[in-house]
Amino acid sequence: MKARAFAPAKVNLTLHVTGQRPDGYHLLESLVVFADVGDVLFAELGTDRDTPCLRVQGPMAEGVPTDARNLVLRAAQTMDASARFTLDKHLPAAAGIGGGSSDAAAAMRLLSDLSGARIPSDRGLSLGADVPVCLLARAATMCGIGERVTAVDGLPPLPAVLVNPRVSVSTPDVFRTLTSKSNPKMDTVPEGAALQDLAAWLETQRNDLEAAALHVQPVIGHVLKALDGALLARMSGSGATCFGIYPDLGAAKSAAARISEAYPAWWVTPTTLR
Ligand SMILES: C[C@@](CO)(OP(=O)(O)O)[C@H](O)COP(=O)(O)OP(=O)(O)OC[C@H]1O[C@@H](n2ccc(N)nc2=O)[C@H](O)[C@@H]1O
Ligand SMILES: Nc1ncnc2c1ncn2[C@@H]1O[C@H](COP(=O)(O)OP(=O)(O)O)[C@@H](O)[C@H]1O
Repeated sequence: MKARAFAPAKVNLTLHVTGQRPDGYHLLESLVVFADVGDVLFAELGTDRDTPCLRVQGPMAEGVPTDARNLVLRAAQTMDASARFTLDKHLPAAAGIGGGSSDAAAAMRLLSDLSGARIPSDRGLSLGADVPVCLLARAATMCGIGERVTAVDGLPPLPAVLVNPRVSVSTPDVFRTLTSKSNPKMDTVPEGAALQDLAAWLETQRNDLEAAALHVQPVIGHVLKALDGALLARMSGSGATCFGIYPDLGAAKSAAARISEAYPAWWVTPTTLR
């Protein structure tokens, strides 16, 4: 049997770092949404004795590991399940949009559907702090180090542009560069707010990793500048991908075309975030 799952890009609309645990992991408060662009994962069940295997193809396949380091295979391993996977990679890696985590979540869903294997009780947290929210794959707040995920209702669809300058950013490097580890909490999300009001609220919140990521990869400053004119422009996760929110999809598409023309080497995509 063969099956397919979509692994959408994750976007942190806010990302507040509010403390640090004794083991070094940072306490986060984040409002997370998902794009309609992402990777596509195919799985075909082998026999129980087959070792899981993976082929990675597509426009962003270069440099993505195909061995046991890949989060798809690590997800299969934690579920003690086997399949032949093909990953169609469309999201840039190490980009702050949770590509690997979303692929791991897609693998868990597929294995559960195809073979009845149980999704681990930690919802994939041991694979990565972003995996539990990617398993939900809808608007949510994420707290703790990523283990406390609560669905958020009543957000308007957000017309947006995602821009990545094609430099990878290591998440541990950004956390290591962070100077202020105990920042104010995220305010209560205004569920039911209209687009303009939500953008105005987001402007009062933060991504506390932005300054550290800018230090690691100064080009992020150019990306944010290129998104000038958006209702809100901000970095997602530990970067380098930034998003701009626009009043409608037409405006987002025009902005994407303009940025692509000015920076042909960058990854630029209009999308709707939900
Ligand atoms: C920063 C965020 C925000 O959503 O996104 P990305 O930039 O990765 O997309 C996530 O918390 C990242 O999640 P994920 O990429 O799954 O992280 P992990 O593999 O668990 O952790 C990579 C490394 O980041 C640091 N880390 C991660 C999460 C966290 N709450 N505190 C940390 O200090 C640790 O040094 C850890 O070893
Ligand atoms: N399926 C996958 N797709 C992309 N990268 C992966 C995958 N599995 C493991 N990796 C490794 O994880 C690292 C972080 O990738 P990714 O999850 O895309 O970043 P981020 O956490 O910044 O969103 C990559 O540099 C890559 O070596």
